[in-house]
Amino acid sequence: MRVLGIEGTAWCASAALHDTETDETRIESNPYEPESGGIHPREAAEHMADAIPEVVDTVLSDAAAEPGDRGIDAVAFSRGPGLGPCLRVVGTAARSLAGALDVPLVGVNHMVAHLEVGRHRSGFENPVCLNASGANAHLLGYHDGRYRILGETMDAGVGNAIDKFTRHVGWSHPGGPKVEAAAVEADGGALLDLPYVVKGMDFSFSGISSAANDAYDDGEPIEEVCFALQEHVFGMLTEVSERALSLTGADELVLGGGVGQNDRLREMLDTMCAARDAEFYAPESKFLRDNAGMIAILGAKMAAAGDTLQIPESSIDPNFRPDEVPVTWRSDASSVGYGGTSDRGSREVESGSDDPAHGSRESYRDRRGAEAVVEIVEEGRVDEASRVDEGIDGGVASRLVVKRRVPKRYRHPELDRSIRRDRTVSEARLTSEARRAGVPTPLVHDVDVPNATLTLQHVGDHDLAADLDGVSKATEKRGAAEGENSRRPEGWARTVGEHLARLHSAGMVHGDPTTRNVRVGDRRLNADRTGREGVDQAAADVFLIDFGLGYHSGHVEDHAMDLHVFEGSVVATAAEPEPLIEAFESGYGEYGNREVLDRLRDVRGRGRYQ
Ligand SMILES: C[C@@H](O)[C@H](NC(=O)OP(=O)(O)OC[C@H]1O[C@@H](n2cnc3c(N)ncnc32)[C@H](O)[C@@H]1O)C(=O)O
Ligand SMILES: [Fe+2]
Repeated sequence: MRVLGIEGTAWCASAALHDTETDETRIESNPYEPESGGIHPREAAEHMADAIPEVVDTVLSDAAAEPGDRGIDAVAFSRGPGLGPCLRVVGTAARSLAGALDVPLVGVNHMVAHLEVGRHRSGFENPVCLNASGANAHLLGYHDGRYRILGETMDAGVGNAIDKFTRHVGWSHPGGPKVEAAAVEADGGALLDLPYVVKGMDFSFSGISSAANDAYDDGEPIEEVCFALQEHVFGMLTEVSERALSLTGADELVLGGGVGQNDRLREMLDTMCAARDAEFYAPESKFLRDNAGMIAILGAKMAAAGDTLQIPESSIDPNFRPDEVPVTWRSDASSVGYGGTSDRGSREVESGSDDPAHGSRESYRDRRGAEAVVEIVEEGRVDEASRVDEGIDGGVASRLVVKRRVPKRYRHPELDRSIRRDRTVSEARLTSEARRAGVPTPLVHDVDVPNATLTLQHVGDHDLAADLDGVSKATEKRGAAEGENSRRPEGWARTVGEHLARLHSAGMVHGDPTTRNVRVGDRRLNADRTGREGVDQAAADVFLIDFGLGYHSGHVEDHAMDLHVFEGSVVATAAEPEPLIEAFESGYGEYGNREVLDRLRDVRGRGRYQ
C-alpha cells in the first residue's frame, strides 16, 4: 500500500509517501521560520497555504516519475492537535486530494503519530511512550483499545517551556537546539537550583521557565542556565518515564517528538532503561520532529484497518487528545496499566537467616520500584525503643518494610542527592503527621537520612491497582467465603476520597496518591485498630503510603491536583473507571472542601495545547 501523508499542525509544512511493501518513506518538508519571537498562528497558516501545495506536488511528481508507478491508495492528514488556522489549511488540502485521486481519507492524531513511528521502527510490542514535543509532553500506554495518558504536563509543552527561555534571552525560534549547544559549554561547576516539579506522573514546567529567566537576569552565565535547565527538565521527564515503566510493568520505552532530538534527554532515558533492564528506542531525528513521514506511516496502518473518514465527518480538532483515538490498527490484546503484574523489577528471595539477635527473618523480598528498593522483613518482635512513632501494642509479630531511595545515575549527582534527601525527610514527616490527622498510614520505625532509608511498618496485603486489575478477585471471594465484610473496589475508592479529604483538611498534600500507593486489606491490623483512635472498620483497611512527594499546603489548587492524580491512575487502569471515580469523589465530598471538587473540573478541562 502507498499512502500520502500531509502535516502542518504548527511550523512544518510537509508531505510524505510511505510504501508499506518496502517500508520506505519519502519526505518533503518546508519549515516556517518566524523572523522574531515564537510561532505566530496567522503567519504560520499563511506559510501552510503557500508551502503545502508545493511539498505535495513534489512528492506526487516524484512518485509518478518512478518506474511502474503504482499510484496512491489513501491520503492521511494531521487532524490535530495544533493551531486551528494551520490545521484548516491541511484539512482542506487533504480532502480535495482524496477526492481528486478518488481514494480514502484518513484523519491522524499528530501525537499518536509521534509515538507510533517509534513503535513501528523499534518493533516493540507494547511500550510506554514518552512524547517530548514542542506543544506537548506526556506518557502514554496502550490499554483496552486506547492510548491512556499515564502522565502529562500540567502547563506548557516541553519544547515551549525551553523556547520561552530562549525568547527571553533573544535567541531565534526554535530554541531547543541552541540550549543544547550552550549547555555543552557549561563549566560543570555547582548546579544552579531550579524548580523540579513532579506530581505523580504529571509534571509542571511553568515555574522552571520563569526561574531560568530570573537566573539569566541576575547575571548567571547563559551556559550554566542552559545546563541547569536541561538537567532539571529532562531529569523530570526521565523520572516520570521510569515511574510509568515501574507502575505498568512494561519493559520497553519509545521516545517521540521534536525535543527527542536532544542528546542529553536520550542519554538520560537510555541510562535509566539500562539500569532497570528495559529496552529503549528513539527513532532517528527525521522521525522525531514534525513532518509528514509519521503521518503517512500511521495513516497506512489506519487505512489497512479500514479506519477512514467520510468527508462530512472529517473536521479538524485543535485539541484532539491522544486518548480520544480508538486504536483500530492494533489487534493485540496486550495492555499496559497501573495494575501491571509482569513487574520485571521484582524478585523474591528466601533468605532463611534465623538470627534471634536480629529477629527471625522468615522471608526477604527485594522489590525495585521507580525510585526505591524495598525489602520486606518478618520480625519476631519489634523493639519498642527503636520506634520513632508510638501507637500500636508492642510484642506483636511484625512485618517491616525497609525502603531505600537508590541513587539515579541518569540524574546530575547534586540534584540526585538533594531529591533523595528531601523526599526521605518528607516521607517520614508526612507519614506520621497524616496518621495523627486520622489517616491510616504505616508507623515509621526508623529514618536514616544520609542513606535515604526508611524503616516502616508493613501495611495491607495488596495495593488498589492490583484490585482494579482483577488480580485480587480471588482475595475478595475468599473474604466473602469467610463471612468477612468483603468490600468492592468502589468501597476502597470511596475510602481513599475520605482519607484525602482528612489529609487536606489538616493542611497536607500527598503528592502521589496513585492506586499503587493505596494499600488495602489487612485483617490482623483491622482487629488491632478497630474501635481505637476513632478509626472504624471501613477506614482501617485502606492505608495511604509513599508520602515522598508530599508537602504542606492549604491551597485548593494543590488539593485538586491530588484528586486529579488519583483519578488519572484509576482511568489508566480500570476497565470501567466511572463508578470508582464517582465513589471517590463522594467520599471526598463527605469530609472535604467542595471548592476542591469544583477546581478539579477546571484542572481536568484545562487545555494544554496552547
Ligand atoms: C502539535 C504539534 O504542532 C507540536 N509539534 C511540535 O511542537 O513540533 P516538534 O517537531 O514535535 O517539536 C518542536 C520542538 O522541539 C524542540 N527541539 C528541536 N531540537 C531540539 C533539541 N536538540 N533539543 C531540545 N529541543 C529541541 C524545538 O525547540 C521545538 O520546541 C507537538 O507535537 O506538540
Ligand atoms: Fe509534533
